[in-house]
Amino acid sequence: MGACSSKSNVINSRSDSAATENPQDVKQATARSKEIDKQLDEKTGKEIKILLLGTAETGKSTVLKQLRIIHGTGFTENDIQIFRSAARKNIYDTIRILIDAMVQLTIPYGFDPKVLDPKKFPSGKISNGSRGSGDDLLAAASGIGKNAPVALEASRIYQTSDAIGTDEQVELTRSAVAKVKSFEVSDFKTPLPHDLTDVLKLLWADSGVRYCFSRSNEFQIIDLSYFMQDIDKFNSNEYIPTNQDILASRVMTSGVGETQVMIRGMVFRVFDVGGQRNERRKWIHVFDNVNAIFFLVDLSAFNQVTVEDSKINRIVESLTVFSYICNHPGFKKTAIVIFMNKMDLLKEKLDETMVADYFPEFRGSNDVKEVSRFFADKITFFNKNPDRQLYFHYTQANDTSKMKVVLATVIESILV
Ligand SMILES: Nc1nc2c(ncn2[C@@H]2O[C@H](COP(=O)(O)OP(=O)(O)OP(=O)(O)O)[C@@H](O)[C@H]2O)c(=O)[nH]1
Ligand SMILES: [Mg+2]
Repeated sequence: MGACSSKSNVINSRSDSAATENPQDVKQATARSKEIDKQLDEKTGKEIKILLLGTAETGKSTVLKQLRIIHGTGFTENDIQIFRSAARKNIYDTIRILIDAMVQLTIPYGFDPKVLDPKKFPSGKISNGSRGSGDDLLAAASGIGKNAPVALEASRIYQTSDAIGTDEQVELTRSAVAKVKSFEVSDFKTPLPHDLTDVLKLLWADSGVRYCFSRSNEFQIIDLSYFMQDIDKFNSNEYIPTNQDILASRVMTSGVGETQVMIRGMVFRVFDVGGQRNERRKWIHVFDNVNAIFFLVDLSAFNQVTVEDSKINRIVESLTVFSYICNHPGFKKTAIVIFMNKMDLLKEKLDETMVADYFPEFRGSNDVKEVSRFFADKITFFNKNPDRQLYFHYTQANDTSKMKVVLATVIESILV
């Protein structure tokens, strides 16, 4: 069993807050836990085996967290501690990655697209054809990437200096970067020291760093701005993660973990796996007697490349893995439910980024409906089994109320 196994370790069955030390809640949860164990042990109900599959960072573990929240098994004290540390690590890693990306993308600290003179940039190269504000420039930069005029301007300045501003600002920024780099944090169980969080905050507030973050599809970073907005709160000793925090946090899965939940008197054995390439060879160990596969695709990743190979588009990688799973002889009778995930991020991205720039064969309008249909058609194309029906759901895995509806429908379709 993995770290997230819920058997015997239920702390809380409420869905609004994961962490509680309230004795009454603990008592109720323990009673419920015992009840689940009893049912598991007696094996009274039918067992349903589910695999959460998909490439890295598509949201598999997030769906598992929702199953635990919605079906009342909650999180153990140990889990809460893991997620508390995860929030701190997410904050620290975000800045570490951005420091490297500033060099990689040649962006000087203090660089601010908003103060650039729009006259310097030909109107045709700025998004929507407008010559207007810094926001347009920022949008253009994030949309067009390293060849955008703003990006070229940043690089030109970078050739002279890696930081701009007054002498005092430059000095402050450089020493902040040096501080973060010199700080080797290996244990996030205790709060990060104040002198470190002060510089993390300073760097997150830097206009050059934020501009770098807006070009996040050009390097490998997960959007954890949720935690960056209130570093002091998430770092404090008193901080207890809520369910929302737990859903937002990122802990990469390694290996295969099993979690059991009771749904409608039946035991659901849910297996969560790591999605990175080197993790996938472990999947085979859980391929026997699978009732349903929840296959996760991150639709917002259409303009990103994989962590493992910077030449491979993330959705193309998803299609390759899907093709293998869908046509695997062991899964002939297995129901396959596709979670077209991160619809919220997809919607945001489509305002600035053209899908046709990454998938030239896409001729539709650049909106959520046509784009998701385009990718659903691609997925369907890889199903070579005429008897197989694919079930598509368009999801935002970190939203509990939306996932309640989706999971109810999915479970219904599995049980009939
Ligand atoms: N905005 C948004 N974020 C999401 C959504 N689903 C998941 N995330 C976030 O995406 C990140 C990665 O999600 P995980 O559930 O860890 O991904 P995974 O598929 O388990 O990744 P591996 O364990 O590496 O295979 C986390 O920070 C989640 O909070 C979504 O629908 N919208
Ligand atoms: Mg995971």
